[in-house]
Amino acid sequence: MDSSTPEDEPTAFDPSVGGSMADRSADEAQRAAELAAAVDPTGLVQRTLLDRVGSPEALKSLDRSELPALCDELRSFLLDTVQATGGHLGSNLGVVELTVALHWVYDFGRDHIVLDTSHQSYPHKILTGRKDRFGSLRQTGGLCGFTNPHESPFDLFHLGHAGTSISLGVGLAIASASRHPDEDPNLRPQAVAVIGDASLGAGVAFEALNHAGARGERMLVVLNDNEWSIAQSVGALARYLSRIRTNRTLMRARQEIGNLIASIPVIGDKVDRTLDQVREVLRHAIISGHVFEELGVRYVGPLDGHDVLLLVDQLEKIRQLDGCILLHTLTQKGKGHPDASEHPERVHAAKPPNSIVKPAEAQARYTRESEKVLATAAQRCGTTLDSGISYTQAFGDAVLECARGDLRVHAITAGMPSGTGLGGFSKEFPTRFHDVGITEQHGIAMAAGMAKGGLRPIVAVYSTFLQRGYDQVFQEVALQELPVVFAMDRAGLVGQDGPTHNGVFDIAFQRIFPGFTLCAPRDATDMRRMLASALELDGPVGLRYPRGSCPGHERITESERAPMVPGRAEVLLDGQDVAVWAYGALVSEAILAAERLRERDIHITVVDARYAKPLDEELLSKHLRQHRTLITLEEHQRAGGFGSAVLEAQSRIGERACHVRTLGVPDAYQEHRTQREEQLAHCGLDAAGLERIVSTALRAVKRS
Ligand SMILES: Cc1ncc(C[n+]2csc(CCOP(=O)(O)OP(=O)(O)O)c2C)c(N)n1
Ligand SMILES: CC(=O)[C@@H](O)[C@H](O)COP(=O)(O)O
Ligand SMILES: [Mg+2]
Repeated sequence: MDSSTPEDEPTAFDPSVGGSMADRSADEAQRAAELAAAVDPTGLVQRTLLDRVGSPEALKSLDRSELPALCDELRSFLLDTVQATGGHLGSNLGVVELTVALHWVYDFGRDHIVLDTSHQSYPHKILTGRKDRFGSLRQTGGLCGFTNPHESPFDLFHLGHAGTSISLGVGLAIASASRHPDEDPNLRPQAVAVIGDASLGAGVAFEALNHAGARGERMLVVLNDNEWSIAQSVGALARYLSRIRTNRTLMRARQEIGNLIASIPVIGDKVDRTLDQVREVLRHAIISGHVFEELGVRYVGPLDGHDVLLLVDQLEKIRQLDGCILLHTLTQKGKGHPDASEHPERVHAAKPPNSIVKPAEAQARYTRESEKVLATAAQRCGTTLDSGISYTQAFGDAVLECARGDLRVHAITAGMPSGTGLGGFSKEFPTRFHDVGITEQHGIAMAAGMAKGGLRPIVAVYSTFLQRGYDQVFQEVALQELPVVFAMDRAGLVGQDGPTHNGVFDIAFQRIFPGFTLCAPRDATDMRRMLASALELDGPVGLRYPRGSCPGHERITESERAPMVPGRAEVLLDGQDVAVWAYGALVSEAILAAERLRERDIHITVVDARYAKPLDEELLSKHLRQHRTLITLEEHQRAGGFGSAVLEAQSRIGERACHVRTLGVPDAYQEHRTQREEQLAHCGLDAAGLERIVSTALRAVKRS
């Protein structure tokens, strides 16, 4: 039988699910409704104003004096719900007043709001009719943790990567001017971008300001400055904003003069033109230091971002102004949470308590895997399938070990020191640790410079955010054949964050560069060996591992394992019926499937492929000869991934009698689900899915 392409693969998942909220099954909708109802089962919490505000129109029907009380209710609602569901609590607690004020002054049925990254969109969701579903936030079938047009017309974009809101806003402003050429500019739909202090440091945000300032299109950029990224904001921009904040006297003077300036009409008769000149002179005398002003973006602020009435007041004035305005608001990340002052990083994202979010489906899956099956599988294959340390921690430990033995090893993160497991490294090697802020492009190009200079840089980055620096991966690193290691965390499905954060494209986009080595460890021991071996290579390396735990209690000792050599796979089980070549963390699922199949007297070969590039073509060729079916398994988009590499190799090698089936993420964006394991099961990438495919393949072989 000829090799199949990924497209004609029989699928164990439901291909209709993947992008649209409308496509959800009735079961999922039911679960979401139950979760939503679980938020306040007693119905005791009285939030009389919030209960009345089911839409932006309803908000506008409140009396202005009621807005502070509404904000209090909104904040207490967030504290109750998000601590139960998990989610970006700190960022949202900080933008309560800002969001209420924006919805009060603007009409986002007509005006356009873009929330940068959109992890701070919860108050916006609540004010736009989604309060009653809030208990389902980030759960399977429930509300998305980011803005999502499938969810509401008030969400213009599905975003999760930082820094692009101003560009999107400029585009919307251009569209508005172009589509309403004869309308009074005050009445045209207006664009508002809300961006955090750390996201403003992203290169793309500066590109947008550069353009917006020159064009002078009417739009508002709200800078929500809480001094924190996930960790503390870093860089010269953070220092600059801090100087503005701390110089309170100058701040007050600037604010008063700024108000005065804003109250002067801009264009008009002779008197107004004179005032215009006065205004410009004052502006330059008082606030000429502002980077934004120099770029042609009018700066207003800084304002207390928790004074909702002040914000409303200022926004009403700003709405009448021409040009690109930047409103600088000062807020506290996590405001209202007891940890906000001491530990803002802890409040960035609340972890859901297991009891509430463990979905029935995932629980069922875990109870199905009896301890006995796990233990015997483990014995045979040298590893147990219970949870060990996270892959992130395994990387954090491995990088420390490598750095202790080699002074040339430096670690780079783009604003994610703890998420990428570099906490220990930053403490032990502060001078060899570089948090460049949310600037992946810069971080990667800088790594290229460091490698050229004789260092061994490791860029620790979430797979999805590496995409931001793709051209630097190509030109500055790959084309120069430089030894930069990309340690790609969250490479695979990520559960609650969903499509913006699923890291399922990296094999495809790195595999095509000549000279790249691609590898994925199956467990913590191989993480250590693989990283050490990657640092020995002369070219770029992409090392990928998912959000999740390594298998616990490894039983194959290091000395018993096959050497870690690029292009060498490791055979874990020998069988005759079907060969499974698994890549990275999914090796565990292949082992578990093998064990279950063995109980049915079906014996499969399991290979830990280790390297997607170079592939072990010698072993592959042998297995293609020896098996009727060879299945590849990876936590990556099926198109272009490890399986595609195997198919391409088969077309070079020949051995076409073997039917190659590629299992990976189907050609659809995978929605958020409560657990990564649910997403794996949905895509047919768990042991049960593999077992099904093996059985189908064997039936097909028998028929042929
Ligand atoms: C391109 C990119 N890199 C990294 C991240 C991870 N990330 C998400 S939120 C965040 C911090 C954002 O800080 P800020 O913009 O100040 O917003 P805040 O959470 O403080 O409101 C980071 C680094 C991302 N979303 N996008
Ligand atoms: C908004 C954002 O990009 C991060 O906060 C992300 O949600 C972190 O997810 P992890 O929990 O996988 O670190
Ligand atoms: Mg911030």
